Amino acid sequence: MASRVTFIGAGNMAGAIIGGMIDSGFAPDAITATSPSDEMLAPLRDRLGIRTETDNDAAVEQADVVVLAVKPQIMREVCEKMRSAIQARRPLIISVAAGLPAETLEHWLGGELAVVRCMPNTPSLVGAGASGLYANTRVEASQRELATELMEAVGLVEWVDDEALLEAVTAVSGSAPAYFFLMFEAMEEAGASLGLSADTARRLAMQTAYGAAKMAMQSDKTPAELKRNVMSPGGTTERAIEHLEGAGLRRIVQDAMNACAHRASEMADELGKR
Ligand SMILES: NC(=O)C1=CN([C@@H]2O[C@H](COP(=O)(O)OP(=O)(O)OC[C@H]3O[C@@H](n4cnc5c(N)ncnc54)[C@H](O)[C@@H]3O)[C@@H](O)[C@H]2O)C=CC1
Ligand SMILES: O=C(O)[C@@H]1CCC=N1
Repeated sequence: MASRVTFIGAGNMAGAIIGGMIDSGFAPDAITATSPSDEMLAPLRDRLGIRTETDNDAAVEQADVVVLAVKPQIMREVCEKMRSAIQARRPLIISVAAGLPAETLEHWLGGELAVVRCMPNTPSLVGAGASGLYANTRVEASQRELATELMEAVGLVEWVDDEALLEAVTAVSGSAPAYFFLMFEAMEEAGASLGLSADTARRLAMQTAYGAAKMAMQSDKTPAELKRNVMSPGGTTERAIEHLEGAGLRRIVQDAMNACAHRASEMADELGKR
């Protein structure tokens, strides 16, 4: 892709997407990342060979795509400061910020801009991300393709037609790596209490999660069928699953995901006021 992509912000999420893009063949010198100090930028520059800049305005001057990857709480200030530079260039805007509506971002940046809102996740770093995307009405077909190409470089892309559905995407994939990391922590602790070394328990748990995900993705069976195939009647798995179901795992997951989606909507109310 010949497009020049500038990331405003060089933290966890920008670093994950940039790392995945480069692994999948994007030219490092077509990518620029910004941060107010060089401290965050030096590792990206040294490790990945991308361009870096501490001045956001200078970084958008040549950009075809500007990815907004700062914390939602400072987005307004960052956007309003960049307004003139963005209006002079009118690049495609892709925001990865949780909660902030496309219309609000467009307004903060001076209006009349093509905005794609994207909810990615950090496994983008290893090319196994899962992103939900929404486009405002100004986004042209070619820009939609560009956003798809960029995010497909780091994993799965699903478009939604209703912006509010990005809250559900946040619950299902944006925040969800953390649910699985919590599960790994719990399995490591439990494995260690059963006598394994913590390292062995961690490696076995992670490989099992990887294998289960890979198998479920390649199989034409449902997760429920695959689960039944592991559960011998009267056997060990049945005992564990009875315990998880009995303790209300489904309700816990539903409540956690409701809370996540609700927080995304609260953030839009708190931060998205124009
Ligand atoms: N971490 C995650 O798993 C996910 C994060 N997101 C979204 O990604 C965005 C960034 O989150 P993280 O990367 O986790 O945060 P982070 O704190 O790791 O990174 C934020 C970056 O913004 C930079 N920054 C601060 N002020 C700036 C300015 N004025 N100009 C340019 N850069 C500036 C900081 O130096 C830092 O590099 C947030 O809006 C978040 O909602 C979305 C999906 C997943
Ligand atoms: O926790 C957060 O707010 C961000 C958005 C999704 C994942 N991390």
